Amino acid sequence: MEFDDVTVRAVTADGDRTLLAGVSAVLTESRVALIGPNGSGKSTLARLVNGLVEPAEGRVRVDGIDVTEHAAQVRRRVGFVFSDPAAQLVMPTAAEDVALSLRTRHRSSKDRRAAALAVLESYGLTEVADRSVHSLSGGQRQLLALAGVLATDPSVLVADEPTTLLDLRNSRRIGQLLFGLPQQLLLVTHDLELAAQCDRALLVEDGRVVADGPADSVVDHYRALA
Ligand SMILES: Nc1ncnc2c1ncn2[C@@H]1O[C@H](COP(=O)(O)OP(=O)(O)OP(=O)(O)O)[C@@H](O)[C@H]1O
Repeated sequence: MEFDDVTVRAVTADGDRTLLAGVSAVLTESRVALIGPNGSGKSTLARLVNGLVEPAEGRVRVDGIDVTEHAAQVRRRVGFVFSDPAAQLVMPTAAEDVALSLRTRHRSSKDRRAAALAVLESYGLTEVADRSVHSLSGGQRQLLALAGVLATDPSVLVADEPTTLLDLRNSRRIGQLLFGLPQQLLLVTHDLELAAQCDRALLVEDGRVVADGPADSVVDHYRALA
């Protein structure tokens, strides 16, 4: 992932507002955390990676591919999970939701269902396959959202506060799962313990990256500021 002098602006009732100003970073580490105060621009930075937010200036690349010029190509490579899985669980049942993610890989609905059930089994979700997504617990829903995204085999996973709504046990479980993945992980989090386990962290404040380096030292720096 590469951010090259990226500025993001939004039009508001009070005029243009700069959400990110001149952010540059080449992220090659396997686990990268984005930390910083509420409203500092972490989600905006994360959302640039799959084109949910577009730069006003500068360039964003994933695997060397420009996100603005080749949006569809980049989106296929980037999986995205949010703190509230309800935002991405769109089908009535767990199995149907995963099957939807697999629609381009398996043409027949029978094959899709079989593949979806295999995915659910690998995440320990077999029991809930035919249950309404609304009846699942928060932890199960987040696991399902993650399973659906990972079923598409992205090369990069962007997770925006994926553990915020979870209890300690589920938050640890999702954390362990994220850290065990082969994909490069860009993790937006207020959980500084989780952030400190990353290889690198960027501290975002007021739309700028104000510290960047080994995660444990950036986290210590941020803690010292509080
Ligand atoms: N489309 C938009 N239009 C106007 N302002 C926006 C827009 N998107 C984000 N913002 C503002 O930009 C700032 C940065 O938002 P962002 O969601 O990136 O912060 P964050 O660091 O992820 O915050 P949090 O930790 O609270 O989730 C906030 O003040 C937010 O209100």
